[in-house]
Amino acid sequence: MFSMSLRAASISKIYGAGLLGPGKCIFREISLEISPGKTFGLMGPSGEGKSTLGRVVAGLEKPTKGTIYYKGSPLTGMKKTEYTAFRSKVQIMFQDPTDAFNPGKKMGHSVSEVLALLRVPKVKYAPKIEELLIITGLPEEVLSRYPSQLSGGQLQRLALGRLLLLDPEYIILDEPTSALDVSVQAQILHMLKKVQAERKIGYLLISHDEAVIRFMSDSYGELEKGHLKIIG
Ligand SMILES: Nc1ncnc2c1ncn2[C@@H]1O[C@H](COP(=O)(O)OP(=O)(O)OP(=O)(O)O)[C@@H](O)[C@H]1O
Repeated sequence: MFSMSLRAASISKIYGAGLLGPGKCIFREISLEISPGKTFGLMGPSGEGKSTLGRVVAGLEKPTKGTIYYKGSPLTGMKKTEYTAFRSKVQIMFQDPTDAFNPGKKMGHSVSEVLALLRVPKVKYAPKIEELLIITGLPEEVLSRYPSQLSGGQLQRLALGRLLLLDPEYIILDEPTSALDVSVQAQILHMLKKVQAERKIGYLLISHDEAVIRFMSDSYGELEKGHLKIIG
């Protein structure tokens, strides 16, 4: 059957294996599946390898063993064009939104940059930007500000809005609200849920906060001592 999911099959990650020794095993034989419109929550203590697992699922790092499948095709066997499509459809959103933007450029520039990258004709910039402002619930004036002139919550909204211009099918959310105040955290989580319901995006949500994981996830597990224990 044709699969639409993003799936990790028995993946392991070992850093530094070679002539000098067996290396450091971060996680072993992990399998998980993210389906369109659903959230898989990944929790676990600091340093257990959650971000590493997220990067491997997103194709930014190769697993030492095992395979990532995107819509049924293994990443390793993909042609260059297929892999390029995978890389644009599977995105990562990071914890600190200040890292997502060039501090020396106004937000409007950072948004237009993505549109240029996507080869959107200039006449279509205005409707795309308007759509982004509606999704993020931000006023147009934010576009004429520098990142340092916006709050963490506004920046994270814009980071998500800009990422949505790429029309992703899956987003790895790596502690997306950990750097924010509790009240702002809730706003971002609700925005993520709304966007998911509208666009059927699959999320891999990484968080050390069980309440966040429970609120957001359809199923979830904990990474501990290199193994994934499915909890709910
Ligand atoms: N490129 C690398 N080379 C060697 N070790 C690495 C590399 N990247 C990460 N690690 C190690 O892998 C382990 C897991 O790191 P990772 O950032 O994935 O954990 P985490 O669970 O996301 O932690 P946190 O919640 O603190 O962000 C850490 O011990 C880290 O030092």
